Amino acid sequence: MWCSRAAVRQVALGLRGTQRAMATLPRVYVSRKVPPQGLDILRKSGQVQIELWDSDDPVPRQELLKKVKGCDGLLCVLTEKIDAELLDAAGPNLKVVSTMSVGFDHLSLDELKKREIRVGYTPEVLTDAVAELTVALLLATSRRLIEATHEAKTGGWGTWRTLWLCGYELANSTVGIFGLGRIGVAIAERLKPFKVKKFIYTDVAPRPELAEAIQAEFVSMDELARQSDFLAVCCALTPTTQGICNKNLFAKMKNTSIFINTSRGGVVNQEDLYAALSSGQIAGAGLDVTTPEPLPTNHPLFTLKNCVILPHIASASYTTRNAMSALAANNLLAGLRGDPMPKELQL
Ligand SMILES: O=C(O)[C@H](O)CO
Repeated sequence: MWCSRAAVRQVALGLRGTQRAMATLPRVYVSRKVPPQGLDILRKSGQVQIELWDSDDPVPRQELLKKVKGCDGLLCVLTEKIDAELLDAAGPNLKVVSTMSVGFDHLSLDELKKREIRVGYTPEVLTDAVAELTVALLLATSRRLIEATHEAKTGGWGTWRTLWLCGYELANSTVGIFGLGRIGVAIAERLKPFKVKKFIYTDVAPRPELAEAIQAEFVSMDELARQSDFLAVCCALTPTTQGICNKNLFAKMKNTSIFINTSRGGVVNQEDLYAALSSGQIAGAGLDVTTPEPLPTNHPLFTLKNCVILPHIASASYTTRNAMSALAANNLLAGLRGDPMPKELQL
């Protein structure tokens, strides 16, 4: 096709203009290949220049420190520590950190607050997926499903035996929730049809508006340990909850009780848990989270038949992970525009 010189010049000028406009857009670093919904939102917004760590594996720390330099926004996941070192490396342009997670124990909130950096996170969109997985883990642990499939596959299935692979049932049980929030309520709602007799919970203070929906009774931590047939940990990891599930708690639990953790590994003292499980002080544990992650394959907890360990998959459904990435992207864009974020953490 023939074009006049004038037309070519016009196109070139237009392109240069677009490049100049692009160069003035806020720069954001996305520290992981997040699910497509979130990336599409960022790309189609025309509001930001994106640099992406295009991998399923975490960005190496040194690379992250280099890449955040001068950025206006950062979209991260829970494996990145957002601390003073990182914020110093980013420098004064950084206005928004958006994490694709409901948990925020990887963020130094004091440092973010000091620098007036706004923080987005992703509550609510993962409640259903996490509650569903918690119920699955509870049943897998209490009814010994992993042991049972192993036996079936490896020749342990001799004949039908009266007490072989017996576990504990939810009917007529007391379920305790440690840390009652949206996820705890959603777990209880799903467990109710299993004919649970009673829900109890503990938290820093009673939460009547949430407890009412599931008719849960507020009790002390000691009572929670003593009464629960199933104890589900749903609290955030904070300096107060760090290591709170320890030998004192396990010693008060019944030897028929099942302990479930889908919050953060840091709330559990794993040595104490190992001792409680191996001595029969409690009947079983189902963990979706551990310290560290991944838990080394030679960790003693992996040797126990009464401990079911999952690799932090509570929110891992396609729908939920896409919704989390979309919310993280929208939080980031809103924060950069100076608008209210859909879900902002109050610092
Ligand atoms: O904090 C979170 O979002 C979960 O642990 C991972 O989905």
